[in-house]
Amino acid sequence: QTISSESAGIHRLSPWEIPRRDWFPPSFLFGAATSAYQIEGAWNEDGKGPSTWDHFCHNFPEWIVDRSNGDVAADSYHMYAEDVRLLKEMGMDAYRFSISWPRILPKGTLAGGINEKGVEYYNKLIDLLLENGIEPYITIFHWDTPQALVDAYGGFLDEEDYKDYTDFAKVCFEKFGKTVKNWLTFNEPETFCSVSYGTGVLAPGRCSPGVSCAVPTGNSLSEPYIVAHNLLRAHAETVDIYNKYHKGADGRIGLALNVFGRVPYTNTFLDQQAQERSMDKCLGWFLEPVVRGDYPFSMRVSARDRVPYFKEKEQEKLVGSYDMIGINYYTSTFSKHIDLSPNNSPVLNTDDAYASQETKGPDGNAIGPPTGNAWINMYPKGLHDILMTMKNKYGNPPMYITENGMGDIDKGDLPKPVALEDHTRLDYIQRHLSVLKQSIDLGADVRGYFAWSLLDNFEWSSGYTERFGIVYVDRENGCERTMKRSARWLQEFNGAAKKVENNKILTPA
Ligand SMILES: OC[C@@H]1[C@@H](O)[C@H](O)[C@@H](O)c2nnnn21
Repeated sequence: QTISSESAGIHRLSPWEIPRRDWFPPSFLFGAATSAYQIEGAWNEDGKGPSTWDHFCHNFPEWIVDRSNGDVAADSYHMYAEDVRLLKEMGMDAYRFSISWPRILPKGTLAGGINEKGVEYYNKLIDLLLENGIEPYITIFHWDTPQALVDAYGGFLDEEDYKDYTDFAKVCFEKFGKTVKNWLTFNEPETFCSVSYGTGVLAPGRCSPGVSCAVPTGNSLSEPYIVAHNLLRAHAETVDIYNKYHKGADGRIGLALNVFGRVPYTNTFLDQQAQERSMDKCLGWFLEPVVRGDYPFSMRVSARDRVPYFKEKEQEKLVGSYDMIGINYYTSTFSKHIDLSPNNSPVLNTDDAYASQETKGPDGNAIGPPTGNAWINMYPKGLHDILMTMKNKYGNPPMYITENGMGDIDKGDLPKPVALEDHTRLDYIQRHLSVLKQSIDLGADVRGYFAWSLLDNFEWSSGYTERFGIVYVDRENGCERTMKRSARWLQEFNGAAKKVENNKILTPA
C-alpha cells in the first residue's frame, strides 16, 4: 500500500510554495552525490587494495549496526552505466562521486604501483557521464584511506601521509584531469577528524582509552587536531600542484565541509557565545585556515597546545586554496553553554567548544520535525543562516550544496512500496530548495545543489539500516534500482520528463 501525504497527516508545501526550476538561473547545477566505499562494492576486485573501511567492517563488525560492510554495497562498480542512465533520466546536470584511493593505488603509495584497471573504471564512468551531458564533480578523498598506509605509519596521523595523498591526487589529475574540471580535495574533514579519531565511530575507529570505540588506544583530545593539520597541509599542497600543472583555463578545485547549523539554546549571551564557539569548531576549524591561514582564535584559546601551528610557507599555500566551497548541510542543533570547571574536563576534541548540542530547546520542543534517522531534524532555516554567514563573514565564495538529504530507517521492516513513497524526503528537499532560493536572492553565491544520495547505500556505522537514496536499491534483488517519489519529482522539476522523450538515452536500459 502507499501512504498519501494527506492520510499520513504530514503538512506539505502549498502548490505555489513548491520550488520550480525557473526559480534558479539556467547555469545553476542540480545533481546527486555518492562516495566510492558506500556504492561501488567490488572491494577486492581487479587489483583494488583494502581501505580502512574494508578493514574496519571485516575486523570490527560489531561496530556496524547490522554487522554489514561495503563488499558489494550498491554494486556500482558493475552497475555504473545504470547509475548514469538514472541521472540522465532525472535530467541531472552533474554527478558528485569519489575516487577510491586503494582502487587506484592498492598499496596507498605511488611506489606501490598504479592499478590501471581502477583507472579504467573511473574513465569509463567519466566518459559515460560526459556523453550524457552530465558534469562530473570528483571528491578525491571520502574517508577510505588505504589500509596499507595505516599499517605502515598510521595514515593521516603521520605527516608522511600528506605526501602520499598528494601523489594520489596527482595521479587523479593526470589520469582524469583532461576531462574532469571540478575537484574537491576532501569530504568533510571535520567529520573525518572528530569521528574517526575522536569518538572512533568511523574507520579507523580510534579514541582514547576509556572511550567506547573499536581501537581505544588513541587520544580523542589530540589526534583529531594532528590529523586535521596533516589534512589541511595535504589540501594546500594539492591545490598548489593543481593550480600550477593541471588547472588550465577552466579547472576548479575546493573542498566539501560538513556544516551543522547552530542556534543559541537561549538568547542569553552565554549561549550566544556557545553558538559562536560551536560554529568555529564545526565550520571554522577548516574554513578559517583556507580563508585566513590559521585556526579560529576560540579553538586556540580552549585547546591551546593541542592545536598545531602552520609554518609561514604552509600558510601562503593555504590562504585562498579554493575556487569553490562545498557545503554539506543536513540539520541544526541548539548550542548550550558549558562552564569551564575543575570537574568538567574535555574527553573528546568536540568538548573543546564548551557547548552541548541539543536537538530540543528549553521548551522541550525539537528544533524541527523528525525525519527518519535520529540525528536529522528538518530545519531548513539552518541552511539559510549558514549561507548568510558564508556571505557576510567568509567572503561569499562560489558555493555548492554538495550534500543535503535524510535517511529512512530500514531494519528489514520497511516494505519497498512504502520506501518508494518517500514523501518526507520530498518535503525535505523542497523546503531546502525553497530556502536556497531565498538565500541566493539575498546574495549568497550558490551555484549548485547535490542531493545526498543518488542511491541507497552503505551508511557507515549504520550499515544498510538507513536509506538516503532518491533511488531505491534492492540489495536482495541484484541491487535493482527504482526511482522513489523524490526522484520522480526531481525529474519533473528538471523538466527531464519531456527531455527524455526527444533524445535517446545513450546508456543501455
Ligand atoms: O550520513 C549521511 C551522509 C553520509 O552518507 C556521507 O558519506 C557524508 O558525507 C555525510 N555527512 N553528513 N551526512 N552524510
